[in-house]
Amino acid sequence: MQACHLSASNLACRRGERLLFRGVDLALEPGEACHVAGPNGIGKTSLMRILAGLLRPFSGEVNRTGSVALLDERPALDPQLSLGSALAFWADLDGVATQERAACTGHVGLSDLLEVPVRFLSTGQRKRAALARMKGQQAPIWLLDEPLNGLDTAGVALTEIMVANHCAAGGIAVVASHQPMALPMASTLQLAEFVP
Ligand SMILES: Nc1ncnc2c1ncn2[C@@H]1O[C@H](COP(=O)(O)OP(=O)(O)OP(=O)(O)O)[C@@H](O)[C@H]1O
Repeated sequence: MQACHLSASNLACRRGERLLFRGVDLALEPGEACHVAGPNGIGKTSLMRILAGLLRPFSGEVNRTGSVALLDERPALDPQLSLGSALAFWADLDGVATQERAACTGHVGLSDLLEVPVRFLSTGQRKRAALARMKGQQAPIWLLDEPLNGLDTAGVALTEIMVANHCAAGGIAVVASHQPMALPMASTLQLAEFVP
C-alpha cells in the first residue's frame, strides 16, 4: 500500500447560488475511515467530489498523499462492452496483473458474467463491477458515495469487509451512506446545512 494521507480544512461548498456547507474539517491517516452523514441534498456527493479533486471548494483546501479511487453511482463501464472487456479497459490503464484481475471479479462474485454486456447487468451487478474496478485500482484512498445502493445483503457484507480490509492494510476510506454500514473504528462527519 502506498503512503497515504487525506485532510481538508475549513471547506465550504457552493452549488449554484447556494452555500451548502462550510467549516468542514477532516484528517485521515492510514487505517482510518470516516462516515459522512447528512440528509438528502446537504452536499455529501459534492464533498466527495471535492475530496477527489473533481470539484473546486468555494473555500478551504484539501491535501492528499496517495492516489484516489472514487466509487459513485456512475460505474464508468462502457455499456456496449462485455463486463470482462469493460473491466479490462481500466485494468490495462491501472496496470493490474492478470491474476489480480480474476481475483477482483471473483471477489465480488462476477466471474460467471464476464461475457455479458454491461448494459444487461442489474443494478447490484453493476455496483459489484464498480467495486471490482475500485479494488483493482490499488489506490490507498477510497471515496465511496452510497456504495450500498442496489446491493443485496451479501453485497452489503462484502462491501463492509472490503472497506475494513482496505483500512486494515493501511488504506483510508471515506464513505457517504444513508444505509447503516459497519465501519470499524470509523469517525462520523455530520454535514450540517449552512444557515446564514
Ligand atoms: N451542478 C450543480 N449545480 C447546481 N446545484 C447542484 C449541482 N449539483 C448538485 N447541486 C445541488 O447541490 C445540493 C447538494 O447535492 P449533493 O448531490 O452533493 O447532495 P447529497 O447530500 O449527496 O444528496 P443525496 O443524499 O440526495 O444523495 C443539491 O441541492 C443539488 O441540487
